[in-house]
Amino acid sequence: MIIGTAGHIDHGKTALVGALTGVDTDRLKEEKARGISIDLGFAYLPTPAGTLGFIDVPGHEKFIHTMLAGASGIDFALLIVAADDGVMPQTREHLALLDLLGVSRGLVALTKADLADEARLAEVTSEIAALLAGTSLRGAPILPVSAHTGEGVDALRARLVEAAGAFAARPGQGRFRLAVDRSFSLSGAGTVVTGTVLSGRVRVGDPLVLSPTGLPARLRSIHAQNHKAEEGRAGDRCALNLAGEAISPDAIRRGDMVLDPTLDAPTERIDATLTVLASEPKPLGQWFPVRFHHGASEVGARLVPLSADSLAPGTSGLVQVVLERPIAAAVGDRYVIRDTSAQRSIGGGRLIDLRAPARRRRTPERLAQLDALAETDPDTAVAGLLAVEPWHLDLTAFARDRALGAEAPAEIAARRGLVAFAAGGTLTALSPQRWALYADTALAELARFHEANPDLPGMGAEKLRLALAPRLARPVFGEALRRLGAAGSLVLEGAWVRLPGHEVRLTRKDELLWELVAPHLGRTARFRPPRVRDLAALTGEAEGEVRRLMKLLARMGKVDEVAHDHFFLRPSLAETVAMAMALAEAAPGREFTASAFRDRIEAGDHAVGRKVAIQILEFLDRHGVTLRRGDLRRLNRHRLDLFGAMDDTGAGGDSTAGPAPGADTTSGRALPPVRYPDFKSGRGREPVSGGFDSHSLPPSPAPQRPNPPR
Ligand SMILES: Nc1nc2c(ncn2[C@@H]2O[C@H](COP(=O)(O)OP(=O)(O)OP(=O)(O)O)[C@@H](O)[C@H]2O)c(=O)[nH]1
Repeated sequence: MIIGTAGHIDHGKTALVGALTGVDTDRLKEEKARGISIDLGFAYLPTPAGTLGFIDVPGHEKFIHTMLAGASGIDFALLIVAADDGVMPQTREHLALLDLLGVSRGLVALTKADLADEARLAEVTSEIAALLAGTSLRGAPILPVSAHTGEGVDALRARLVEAAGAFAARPGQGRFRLAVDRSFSLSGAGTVVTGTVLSGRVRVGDPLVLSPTGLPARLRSIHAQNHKAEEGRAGDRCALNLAGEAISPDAIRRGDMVLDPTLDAPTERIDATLTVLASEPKPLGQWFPVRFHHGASEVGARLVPLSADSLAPGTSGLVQVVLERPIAAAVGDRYVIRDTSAQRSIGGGRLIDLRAPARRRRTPERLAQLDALAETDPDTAVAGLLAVEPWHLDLTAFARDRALGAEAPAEIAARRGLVAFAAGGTLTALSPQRWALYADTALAELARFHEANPDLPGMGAEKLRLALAPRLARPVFGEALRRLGAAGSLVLEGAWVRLPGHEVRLTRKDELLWELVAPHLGRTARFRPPRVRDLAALTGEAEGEVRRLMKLLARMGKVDEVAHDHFFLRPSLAETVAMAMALAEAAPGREFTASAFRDRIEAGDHAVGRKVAIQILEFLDRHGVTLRRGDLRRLNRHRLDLFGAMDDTGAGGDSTAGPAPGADTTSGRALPPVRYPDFKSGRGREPVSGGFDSHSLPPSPAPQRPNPPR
């Protein structure tokens, strides 16, 4: 248990710690010369209930910041009031600060009891009891002691040991944090920092980070409660011997934190609860300047009252704290604010959101979030946050900002039965109700899209993401789609999404146009079909319309754009592949020339011509069906089923990316990037142009394999 003194200057704090422990905590020459404490003093007292650690703070009004640095790491307050003086200004101020810091365990030592008679002792005792009444230390015992005569010291020590026995150590779970109150160099050891372990535990050899500076460090050795130790845990006062390239006493200052490296996420904009002391002369308005004390650090800041335009003395509310420089903090940490000239304490409270927004910080939605964030129990806070906008939560960041254990995100999700997605290094959660609504909306959105665009194979995943609320981050949305895909609710094709029942069909108008065009592509013209311009002339339709229709049919897998504006019916193309296979089968090295290919086609009485024959071959080359070496080509046996069994999983691609470069966009909408397995690397690659549609292919026209697979 860490005990911190508090009280007015010269009331006998240092003398009492000396009487209790035998240690003179005024180490500095100046402290000795002036007879006052300037810096924090430390003493340890081994007892049957464990070692008691004492932090002796200065009482002088000029050193309140030092008092705060000491008091932020204590479990138990020893408020000291001299019986002769009674309650004095820093008695009140220190007590108010202990109250703001949430220190609720403690007792009062009525010191210099040798200088007061019974009546005086009784008078001061009732004065103190009245003062305690409105604070977190209400009802604390008040014990008369004298450091000079030793009166009451044993009784006081016994009360402290008793309190330590009843004290439940801070929970050891959570990630490691230590607030640095001193850093110095020790000959033979190097850099040593001391402070109270706020959460978690640390072992020799552990990697650590100094925050907010971000300096990495390794832990060489530990002293806990003044003894060499292998481990330091929450509630211990530790001296850590740190090693690291950039680590030196000068690189670390009072107020820095030593952290588990995963916790290093400094912040300079924090939303917090704030209680304004009744002693404050005026309400706190917008952008009110203050000194912000947190842990052992002190930094300039501005306040933005959130729950109202200003906060009156003696009231509580929510504020945004905008800091002059980033600090390392955790949700739930206490803080105190003082005026800019360090004359008076103004108030204090609890940090509730370390990632506070600069804009829209006072909207009703934000205030609802803040209500949930103000909950101290993590599970309750998560449940509250998921019930308000934006309806989803990054549990990983949530747990980090509360210094919860690394397993906390998954555990919270499991305990609350949340729907959670691991993506982009974080676990994002929604309530089951919200997820059900989200999924329903996504499917309804797809149905609407298919209805409006029957000729499109699916909706762009990104477009769907943007149409839905909450707007999930891309990687999270990708996972959400995969989950819906796995459940069979929808089908994912690369960056495209459709309902399982959806089949591309032409609009009525296009069907009529196709009825006019189709006859010109088949039968004897099938290996040398008219180009778009000729089709337009033949049918009397506008060239642009015909081109649009042909591109659309290409996406549906009914035709293939073998060369620019030159579309073949899919079965015709399949026939040419069959011919090529027959040629290869007959050829000695299974290789054939372009002219042999042309002759093979023309043998069927189709005047195709060398140019078109080569265009067909080049088209097949591009899709990896044929492999060219000089004048010769052979067939790629891995690609012969291209017409029937293409990779439609989008493997190797980011399913939420936009349409692939080179994808056809003539229709004004992006095209599905059909991915063909790359026969060299086995990874997907983009088609060179137009090409096949992956899900609306007719049954495979691919001919027999020329060779049995090896
Ligand atoms: N008579 C009497 N004098 C005491 C007692 N305790 C402390 N003093 C005297 O009071 C003076 C101040 O004592 P400190 O212990 O330095 O007071 P402090 O509260 O630590 O002072 P700061 O840390 O500077 O705020 C010293 O001269 C002590 O000798 C006591 O029990 N009886």
